[in-house]
Amino acid sequence: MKWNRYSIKTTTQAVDLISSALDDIGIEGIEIQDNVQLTQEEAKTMFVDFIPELPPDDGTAVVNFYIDSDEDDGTLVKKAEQEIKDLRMFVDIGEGTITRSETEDKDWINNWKQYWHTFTIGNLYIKPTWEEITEEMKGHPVLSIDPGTAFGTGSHETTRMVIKQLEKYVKKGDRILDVGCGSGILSVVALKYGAEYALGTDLDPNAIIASEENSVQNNITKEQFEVIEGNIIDDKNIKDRCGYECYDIVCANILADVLEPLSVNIHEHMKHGAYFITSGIINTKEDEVVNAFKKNSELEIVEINHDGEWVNVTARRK
Ligand SMILES: C[S@@+](CC[C@H](N)C(=O)[O-])C[C@H]1O[C@@H](n2cnc3c(N)ncnc32)[C@H](O)[C@@H]1O
Repeated sequence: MKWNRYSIKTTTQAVDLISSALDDIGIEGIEIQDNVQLTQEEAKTMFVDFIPELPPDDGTAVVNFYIDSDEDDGTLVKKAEQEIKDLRMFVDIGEGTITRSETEDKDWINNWKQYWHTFTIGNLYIKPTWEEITEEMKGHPVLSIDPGTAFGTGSHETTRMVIKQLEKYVKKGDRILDVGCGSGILSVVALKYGAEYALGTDLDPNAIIASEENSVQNNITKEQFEVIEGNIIDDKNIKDRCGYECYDIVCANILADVLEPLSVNIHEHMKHGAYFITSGIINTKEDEVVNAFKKNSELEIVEINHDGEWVNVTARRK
């Protein structure tokens, strides 16, 4: 699908009013470019770990919106021009010009698939669902994964580090809690390594769909792998549904800012001696996470591993 991109040159002051006016005339999915720094609070709610250094904020901004080229007969752009004219009476719009450009004709949702192919971690083969099982895979555990729009092809350093820990710590018959399951890859791996049951949680509805589909792809039954949408950190109902003192392994490949609050009460769901395998920690936040884990007297850190700029911390419930 080809999209026409329209860019409105304006001021940071006018961005909210313009966005809301575009929404009112039926334009969805706008994009704002400015040099306003994210606050620490905003970064947390957006699951952003790095706050990039921006040039100084000069008060200007660009609001981009997109219209399907097949449906773009000029009506919406005319309406947008009128809205901008009207808004000038209330706020400094700046230039207020609208320029048009075309985006590439790409299947943005599926384009990445050409770069992702079967790979191995230890003796485990991880293959996209659309690739065939080959002779060399025979006799090895093989995972078929399609993450859809969720995170979790297995090729990211953070996921790979958890998979290596699962290979090491999963025992036959284990029960796994997979917090932030994404595509469900870690649960599927743990089940392949002999776990009896896995429960995944995620905030993203697409992760729930992807996990269920990947479960089917790998011949895993609904009794073996369940997924629930919600936040185990602060939702009592989700905590109750996960259950208490019943997991042999909890894995969580999530950003440091989520792992820190998670580490406060996660032991409640773990059996004594169970492992808490975490990843998704950027090296600049390693000390912060380690200190957070140390504050929980129920946990002791047993391993810290690094892959590139990413860190895995594995702890154990005493
Ligand atoms: C980096 S992805 C990991 C996906 C997969 N587990 C893997 O290792 O490849 C992190 C996932 O955590 C989810 N997430 C973030 N905060 C969460 C929370 N508080 N509870 C559950 N899931 C959360 C995100 O939606 C995302 O799917």
